[in-house]
Amino acid sequence: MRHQNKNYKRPSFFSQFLVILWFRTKLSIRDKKFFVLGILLPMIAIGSSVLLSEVLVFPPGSDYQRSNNNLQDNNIFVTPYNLNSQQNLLLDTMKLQYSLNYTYLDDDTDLPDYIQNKSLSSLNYGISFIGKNGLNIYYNSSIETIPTFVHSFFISLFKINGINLQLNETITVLSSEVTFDVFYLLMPMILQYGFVFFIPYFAILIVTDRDKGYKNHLILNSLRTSAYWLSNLAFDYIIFLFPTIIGWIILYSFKIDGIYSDNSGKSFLLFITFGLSAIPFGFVLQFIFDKEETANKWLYPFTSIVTSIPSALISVAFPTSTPLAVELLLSILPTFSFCNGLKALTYNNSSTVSYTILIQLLSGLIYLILIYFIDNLKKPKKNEIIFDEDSESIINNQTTVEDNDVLNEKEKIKRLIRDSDGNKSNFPKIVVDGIYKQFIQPKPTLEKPSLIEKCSGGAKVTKKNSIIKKAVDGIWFSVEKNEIFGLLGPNGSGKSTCLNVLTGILKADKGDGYLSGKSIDKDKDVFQSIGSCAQNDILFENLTIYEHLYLFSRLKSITTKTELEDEIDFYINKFSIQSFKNKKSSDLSGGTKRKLSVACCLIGDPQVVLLDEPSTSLDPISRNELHSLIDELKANKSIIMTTHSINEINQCCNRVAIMVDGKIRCIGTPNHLKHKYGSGYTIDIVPKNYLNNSFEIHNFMAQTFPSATRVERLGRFISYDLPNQNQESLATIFRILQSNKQRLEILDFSASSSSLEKVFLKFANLQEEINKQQPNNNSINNDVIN
Ligand SMILES: Nc1ncnc2c1ncn2[C@@H]1O[C@H](COP(=O)(O)OP(=O)(O)OP(=O)(O)O)[C@@H](O)[C@H]1O
Repeated sequence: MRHQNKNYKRPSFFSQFLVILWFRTKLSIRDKKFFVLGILLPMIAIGSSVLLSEVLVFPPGSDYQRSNNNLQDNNIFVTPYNLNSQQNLLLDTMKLQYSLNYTYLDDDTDLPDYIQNKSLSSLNYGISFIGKNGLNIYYNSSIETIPTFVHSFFISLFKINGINLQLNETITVLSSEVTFDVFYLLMPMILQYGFVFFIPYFAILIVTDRDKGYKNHLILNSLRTSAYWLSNLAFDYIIFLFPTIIGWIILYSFKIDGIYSDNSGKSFLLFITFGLSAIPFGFVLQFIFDKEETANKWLYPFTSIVTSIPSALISVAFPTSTPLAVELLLSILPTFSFCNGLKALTYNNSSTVSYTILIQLLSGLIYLILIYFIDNLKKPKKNEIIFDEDSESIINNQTTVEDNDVLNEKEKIKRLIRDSDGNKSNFPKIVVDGIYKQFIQPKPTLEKPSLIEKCSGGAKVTKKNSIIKKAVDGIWFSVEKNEIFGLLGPNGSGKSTCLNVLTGILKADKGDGYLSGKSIDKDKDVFQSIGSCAQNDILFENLTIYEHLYLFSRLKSITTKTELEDEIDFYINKFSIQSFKNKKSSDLSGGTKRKLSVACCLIGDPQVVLLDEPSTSLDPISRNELHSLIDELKANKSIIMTTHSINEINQCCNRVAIMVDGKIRCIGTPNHLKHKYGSGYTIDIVPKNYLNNSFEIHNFMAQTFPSATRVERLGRFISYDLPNQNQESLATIFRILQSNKQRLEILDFSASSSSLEKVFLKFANLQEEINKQQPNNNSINNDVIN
């Protein structure tokens, strides 16, 4: 049983925040990619670090005295033997660029001995100048690739500085007595790579929300924008914390240098603050993309390159300390600062770790502010509307005189706005005040697209090759409480555009709409008690029917647990979808998806309901279920329903407007329209013998009703349209036909007023006429360019 007369209220920010956390968790735990990128990869990185620490760090010898060593980690050892000006220049340059310290040795031969015997804990390399231009390089390494790499580095360094030195020899000094630094170079990079891919993963979720219309749909169904962003950020951060904290504990337990040290507190902070800058960073990056597909293709490599390559290069260029300016510039990249912090940890550089943590927090804050501004910039835009009759725009050159009812409705709305004096509390629930919306469409052309155009996805739309499509061309109407307003019109007449403006998906170029007295254009919390069902089902593939209804009910209304369960059951029973209750929406048929979309829209008892072709893909029984449900729920609601079905209008709507070419051509109750525009009757006559009697019947009809025209219809009966110019009543027509029934050998006959269908067809023909006058317009009607 559904609870009646509930006093629904929009849930608090916190309550909506929690619902979105619940919703994201549901979606993520069903997503394999999430496990790989969000959990597996970080764990692999942590595991590899532990493993490498065992393999790569050689235990210090007995005389290892790092702390007593008066030589700094970034020392370079130079034999002053025969130093010439070029060699001095090289040393000075390296000193300046790479902040290297030098220890001058007395003799060339001292260097290997120095390395071997002095047991320097973190000796990197030494150079000795021999002869005039010769040079030997010494490495304290046991891995071949590293000396080769440093070797190339030196050569490029000489070249950059224009120094012509001859590299004589590369000598690798193997020492089991010193700690080997490769691990400290690799560990930050490995960890960084392990944690970098959750950034694009979370960011792409936001692009998907935008691309598939999820975000808009949730906001339209009462979700606050702030709750959307904050809950997403919080969810991503909580998810990030799991592998991060577990990872840190593992590193700490294995006593990994840097993590297990005097700075372990700071190392923990470094890990957990990384997410605070990386997640908002990803959220900023995602604004570059509008399509999920493109984001999926580019965001992973892009994030990886943008964040990791600088760190890798810097690690090689400045193995122990990076110049401040470079560091500050690149620290805006979260993975760079994270990597930098890790490096500082391994070198026991406490102050750098502290300042990296601070940078992570600050950059996170900067990214949050950027998200706020970019999100506002990304909102749909107003275009300058074009009224210029001589322009390239498609002009509706039908000189139609506006219908009286349409004019009256327009005047009513104008008066309402004028008299409201800013107070809109007594407005009808839905008011449409002169909305215009135009689109720029490419002009149809027979020319084949050039290769460049093919590659770039089409010709650039310029003033010359474009036309203006007036999708909605100034409409006024209102919908009262308890009213179902049908918006009828042929394809492309502007119904969906009108609803898209009312739901904030599009911004009106001119005019405004009011929902429960709040302006769509100006009021931020306009979508407070709205239920919206778009033309295409907006459903989350990995959520079940039950979860969808739970989500939308919790977003729109405050209910107790029992009320919530009752309400979900109510919709599930009404639409006879009990057996699919726990099925994911991706596994549902088209009709069931549609039912779910409508149920999500109606649940939570919204005051304003916008239904865009709700009965599409429903079978006749389901349609009837839908119509009776709408009828049952309409109390206290104002509903707009767009449809192509005349039946639907007849069964559900109190009032109807027919749109043609962006304008409302007639408005009123279905009966009023039938009466006003359905000028005449339809007469169907079934002769006893079609071949023998039809000639005589036709003669009779031509004499009795000269204005009647015969219409071709399928079946063995003769049909006539009879315009109502002579004001004959239906009763008169019946009487005449009845009195001649026997003589004309008529088996049966019927006469009825023209239906709403005829009224609709009349207007649909008008749209066709207009389309014919707009060359090739039909073919581009649905080619959306933005
Ligand atoms: N984003 C867009 N860009 C360009 N043209 C558009 C865009 N959206 C709609 N149009 C054009 O505006 C006109 C009205 O479209 P709209 O979808 O509102 O019509 P409709 O009455 O809802 O049609 P249907 O019954 O087929 O859904 C059409 O000519 C359509 O091609």
